[in-house]
Amino acid sequence: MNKRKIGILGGTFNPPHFGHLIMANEAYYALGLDEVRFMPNAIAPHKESNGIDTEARVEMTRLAIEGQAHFRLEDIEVSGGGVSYTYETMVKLLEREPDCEFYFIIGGDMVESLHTWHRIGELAELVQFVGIGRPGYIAETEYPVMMIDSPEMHLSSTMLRERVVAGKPLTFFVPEQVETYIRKERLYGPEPDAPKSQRTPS
Ligand SMILES: Nc1ncnc2c1ncn2[C@@H]1O[C@H](COP(=O)(O)OP(=O)(O)OP(=O)(O)O)[C@@H](O)[C@H]1O
Ligand SMILES: O=C(O)c1ccc[n+]([C@@H]2O[C@H](COP(=O)([O-])O)[C@@H](O)[C@H]2O)c1
Repeated sequence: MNKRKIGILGGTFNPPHFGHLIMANEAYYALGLDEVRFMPNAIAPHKESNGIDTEARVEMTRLAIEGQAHFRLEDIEVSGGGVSYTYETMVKLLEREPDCEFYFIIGGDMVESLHTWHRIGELAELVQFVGIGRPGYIAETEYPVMMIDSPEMHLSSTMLRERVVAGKPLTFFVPEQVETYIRKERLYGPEPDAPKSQRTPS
């Protein structure tokens, strides 16, 4: 029997943005995957937390993929808690779903960092890494990565958090429902200035 082909896009998703959705979709079509799961981590192995709680990141991820039948939320890391080492997660997923083969989707920055990942030699035997180029990274590694030909996107969660701090809109950078949630919960900073057409003359 053919195994189901499952893409996994692991991330901190603080917040999720169109770069994430585009890379997942590019991998889905290029590799003929059955689905792509967006998998928020609990504690990121190599990243400073900036105080946004896990619940908010999970909710934003859920909202970002809402209505896309080929995308799902994978909550295995957030429900387990602790530092989310991909090797440990993939061992659990393969035990739970032995009828699946997993394609772990990463950006060029992560491709370059693979040699620092926990038990990377063993992890590379468990999953097929799929790489998407990212501006500023050459995306080279000694580990097997299938690179996908996709337009590079100059977009990051860091840039979006900075835009909120600077009072700029997130329109066309994140799905509308994600921006609505960020504004409602007042994540990252203040509301943007009102558009010029809505300002009252002083
Ligand atoms: N613009 C992009 N191009 C290619 N890959 C990306 C892009 N944005 C994110 N990724 C990849 O998506 C995955 C999850 O990324 P993450 O949630 O950390 O977002 P990020 O934009 O890199 O966040 P931050 O700016 O906070 O570091 C990682 O593998 C990352 O390399
Ligand atoms: O297992 C590791 O050592 C490891 C090191 C760095 C990143 N990862 C995973 O790679 C994914 C993207 O990481 P990040 O930091 O960009 O959110 C996410 O699922 C992380 O848990 C995993």
